[in-house]
Amino acid sequence: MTIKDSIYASEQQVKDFSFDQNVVEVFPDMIQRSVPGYATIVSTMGKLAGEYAQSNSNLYDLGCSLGAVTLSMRRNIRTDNCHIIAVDNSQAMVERCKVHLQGFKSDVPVTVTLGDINELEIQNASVVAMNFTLQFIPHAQRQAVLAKIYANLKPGGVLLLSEKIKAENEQCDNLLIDLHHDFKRHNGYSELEISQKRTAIENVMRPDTLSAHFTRLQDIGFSQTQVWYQCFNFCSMVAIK
Ligand SMILES: Nc1ncnc2c1ncn2[C@@H]1O[C@H](C[S@+](CC[C@H]([NH3+])C(=O)[O-])CC(=O)[O-])[C@@H](O)[C@H]1O
Ligand SMILES: O=C(O)C(=O)Cc1ccccc1
Repeated sequence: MTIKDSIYASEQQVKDFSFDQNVVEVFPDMIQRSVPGYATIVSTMGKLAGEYAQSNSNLYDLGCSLGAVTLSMRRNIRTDNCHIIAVDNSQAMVERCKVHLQGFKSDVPVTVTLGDINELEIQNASVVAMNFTLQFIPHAQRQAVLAKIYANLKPGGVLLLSEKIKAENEQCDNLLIDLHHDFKRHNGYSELEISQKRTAIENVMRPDTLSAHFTRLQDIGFSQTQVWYQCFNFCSMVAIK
């Protein structure tokens, strides 16, 4: 049973957004009603993981929340001896993720770990998924996180990166923001909910432009970078080593 997200329904002194127990309880509903194309993105990331998973390698789901991408990758793996490592720095998320994954059977081993991506050791990776996670990592640390991923990806390995993006200029950015807010309205969020959530995330979730993403990925050394999904200011990319 999914519980409806009503976290910002009543007028409140808005605090910085955090992935606490209250968010965990409503997260499937929140993300589904807030991110255009979320279900398509998750299922396609699983398909891509199936294409790029190499035998005897690790697949990472960084910022796994309740494990949606882990489950989708696991459903699509056809190669031998793959191990999925799902990581999140929210204890509430990790605990619920473990319970959630127990509800599904598979031969592919999964380790769910509480930890900060900044400190995580990445080893022998063929696929690294970051589905709307990099945007929560402070700007100053993004280059180092992505360089660490690149360094520990096998040749031919991929980074699957989804992000909320900022448009290249203010006029276009406002256009994308308006379209996204319309999407949220259409999904039942009130003006108060939209505005209070916007305030809650503005100090903790900082989007980059698509050109900033591509420049950084190319500077790090990724040989191919490609957008495969965009709706409004939500975008999914693949970067190949
Ligand atoms: N430094 C960090 N280290 C580890 N985890 C982090 C860090 N910073 C944030 N997180 C975690 O990244 C996740 C981002 S949500 C991902 C959705 C999921 N991928 C999904 O496909 O359902 C995106 C969203 O809600 O917009 C949260 O669970 C944070 O605790
Ligand atoms: O809700 C929003 O406005 C978003 O940008 C997406 C989102 C989804 C879940 C947690 C934080 C942000």
